[in-house]
Amino acid sequence: MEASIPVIDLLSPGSAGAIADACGSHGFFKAVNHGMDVGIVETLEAEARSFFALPEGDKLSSSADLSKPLGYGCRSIGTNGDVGSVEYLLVSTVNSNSTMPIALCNALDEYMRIVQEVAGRVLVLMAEGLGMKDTDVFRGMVQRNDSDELLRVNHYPHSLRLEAPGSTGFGEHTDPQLMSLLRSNSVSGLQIALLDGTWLPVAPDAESIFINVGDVMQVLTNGRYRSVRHRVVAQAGEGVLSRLSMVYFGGPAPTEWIVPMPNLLQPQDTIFYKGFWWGDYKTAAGRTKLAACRLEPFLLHQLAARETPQSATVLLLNTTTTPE
Ligand SMILES: O=C(O)CCC(=O)C(=O)O
Ligand SMILES: [Fe+2]
Repeated sequence: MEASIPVIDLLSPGSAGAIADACGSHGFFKAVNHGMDVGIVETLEAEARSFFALPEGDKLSSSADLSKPLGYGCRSIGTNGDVGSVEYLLVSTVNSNSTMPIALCNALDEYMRIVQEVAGRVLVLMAEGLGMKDTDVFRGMVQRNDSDELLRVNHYPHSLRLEAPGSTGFGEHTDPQLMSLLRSNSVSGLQIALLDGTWLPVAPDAESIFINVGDVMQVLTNGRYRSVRHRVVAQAGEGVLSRLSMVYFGGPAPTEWIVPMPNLLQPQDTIFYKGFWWGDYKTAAGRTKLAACRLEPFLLHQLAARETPQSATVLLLNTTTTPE
């Protein structure tokens, strides 16, 4: 396999096919010509930086009205002992009623608005690339009134460095939703796992966005799109600017039944996953370690590697922790 990140021009005529290829081979790609407003992105970056510069107590108290797991967090990722040299702010769609600084709330809401638009376009292209008649099916799932869309701003300051260079910024994991859209500043650290298990560093590019396939998309497509394992390795050096990333997670409504989509299956196809409600999956995911292979309990067939789709092969290779 190509040991480089696929780059896709969202405005090119062949973008749907290229996206389908990238989602099958890497579960990840870089998108250019995405059309996101640079001013809105930079405003959120500046507001987030000011927020993260506040004393710890202020950060905690100004997001205390956002009930857990939303709000500000530091070092701990989830509730199961995972730690990283990261602090973050996790919010859902409308933040204007929060006690967070008003300029930050506005910046988050504005960013959410533009990121939803481009995520919607990418989800349509993901469906088109699979040859689906209803190209709105994935976008429809994440853009219902009760859908589970989240925004997470991650900051990796030197002051939180846990150990020497090479230490964990954000431990390896897959994102549970359909897809994630990531924008970072120009500081490196993100890595993705290839099918053979090797880690490929992703060169940062503040002008582009990066798309991750998540667990739900892997199930809906019966493994044709693979949920990519990724992590952030902390950077060395005091003089270096700290990494700041903003990640949009496109999740469905809690009541959405997630199962391989019948119109993507041929009669002779093996069905690899049994179904689950998104709400249950999300709750279960919250109870596992970050690196857990959360889809494993839903795998129907553990076939020989040769017969296994790429996604399931990776799943089996990467099963390091048993979900609770
Ligand atoms: O900060 C990054 O680059 C990645 C963060 C991430 O994977 C996440 O928030 O799920
Ligand atoms: Fe992630």
